[in-house]
Amino acid sequence: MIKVGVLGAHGRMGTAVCEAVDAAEDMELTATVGRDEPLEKLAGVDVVVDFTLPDTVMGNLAWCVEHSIHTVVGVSGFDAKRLESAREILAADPEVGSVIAPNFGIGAVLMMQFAAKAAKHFDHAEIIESHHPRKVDAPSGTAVHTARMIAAARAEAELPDMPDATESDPQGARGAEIDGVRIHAIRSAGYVASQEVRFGGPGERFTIGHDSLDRASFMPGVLLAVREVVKRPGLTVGLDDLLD
Ligand SMILES: NC(=O)C1=CN([C@@H]2O[C@H](COP(=O)(O)OP(=O)(O)OC[C@H]3O[C@@H](n4cnc5c(N)ncnc54)[C@H](OP(=O)(O)O)[C@@H]3O)[C@@H](O)[C@H]2O)C=CC1
Ligand SMILES: O=C(O)C1=N[C@H](C(=O)O)C[C@H](O)C1
Repeated sequence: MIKVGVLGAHGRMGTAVCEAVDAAEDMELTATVGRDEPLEKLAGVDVVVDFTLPDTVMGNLAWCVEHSIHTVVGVSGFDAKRLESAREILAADPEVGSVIAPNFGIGAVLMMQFAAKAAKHFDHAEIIESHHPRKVDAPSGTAVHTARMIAAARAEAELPDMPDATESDPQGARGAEIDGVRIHAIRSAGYVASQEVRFGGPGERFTIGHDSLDRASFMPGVLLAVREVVKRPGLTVGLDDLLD
């Protein structure tokens, strides 16, 4: 049995993770921690699943590594700098593992992989992400990760910058730009998490899309990461290696 602790246990994702861990035959939900509760409640667990918020996640990770506890982290906002800090924190105990994934939905992981595969074949690629209106960060971690994957694929294929004649955009209508890839964020009732990647080339459009309609969509990925992280010391970013 893998002893699991959940951080952010009373949030939208934390609640779903507690139910999924409880239902898994090879896991035991040993500790749940909400805001203002002591991390010491997690002492003795094998794996901590963290679905708190970006301002607390690095402190949580440091505490877990200090106590030789593996982590599965779903909190968004892990840019390159944060990932480097996470690597430094993990270096303190080479036997401890952490899986940090921008999206635990299996379909979302595939959507990102397919987008990276398509990227080198089209002149243009733009991302539209849509989320529930209680999401606190924009653009989503998934969209940022996808933009980076697309940019890396374009660079490898030696594609030039995307043609765009825009000269004036005082209101930011062309969206955020990550590594040269535009992201447009929608916040609306009716969504959990959706993303479309739209590609354009001479005479054609190509769209790849994924919709999480319920937080249940993230649970198989979270449980997979809990099972795998105990065998993978150091930092694993994304679910790609675990699915392979
Ligand atoms: N990787 C993935 O697949 C997914 C990632 N996410 C990400 O996960 C994060 C959480 O999302 P979501 O569940 O929707 O957000 P919620 O706001 O519903 O949940 C966050 C929870 O963490 C609690 N919390 C805040 N600080 C602490 C702390 N120091 N210790 C313990 N608990 C704390 C909050 O308490 P309080 O309510 O009192 O503030 C809240 O209950 C976000 O960053 C989101 O982007 C979401 C879905 C999927
Ligand atoms: O806040 C959310 O809900 C989600 N956050 C993650 C992100 O920022 O990409 C994953 C998913 O999109 C849901």
